[in-house]
Amino acid sequence: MPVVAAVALCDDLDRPRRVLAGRRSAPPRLAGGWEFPGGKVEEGEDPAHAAVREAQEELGVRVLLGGRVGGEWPLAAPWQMWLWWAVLEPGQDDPRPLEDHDELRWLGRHELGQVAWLEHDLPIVRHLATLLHP
Ligand SMILES: Nc1nc2c([nH]c(=O)n2[C@H]2C[C@H](O)[C@@H](COP(=O)(O)OP(=O)(O)OP(=O)(O)O)O2)c(=O)[nH]1
Repeated sequence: MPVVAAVALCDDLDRPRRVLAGRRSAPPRLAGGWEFPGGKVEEGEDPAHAAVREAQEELGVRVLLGGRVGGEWPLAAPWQMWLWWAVLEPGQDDPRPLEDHDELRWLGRHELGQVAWLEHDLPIVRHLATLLHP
């Protein structure tokens, strides 16, 4: 199964209160939809490595991964998404929308519903809402 690897970048792995969402700027059919920064795992690439690489490319930051958020989340067939909790490495500047996004937002549990998530992300977002601390 082809995998999209992405990060639920948060403020604190032990007690996450906010996660970072990005608004896609491309392609046109996805533009305007909010998602977790990430992208396709390349041939032979370790998915966790792909998540870190995509965060660097898209947000300009180095991240440290925590555990997985759930299991294999179905996207448009045949894709599935693997999502990792992540935090910024110490000393990193704020993430910037360098690639694929035109806006980034930190969202708390009560703010998750304020953005228009990509359709396949909705079950993930509902799950995350139960995991974020007030
Ligand atoms: N990164 C990411 N992709 C998602 C999410 N939800 C969702 O349906 N997708 C879909 C959108 C895209 O069709 C696909 C990921 O492709 P992508 O465009 O981000 O990955 P990429 O940069 O490696 O792809 P490409 O330009 O090389 O084709 O998964 C999500 O939360 N994060």
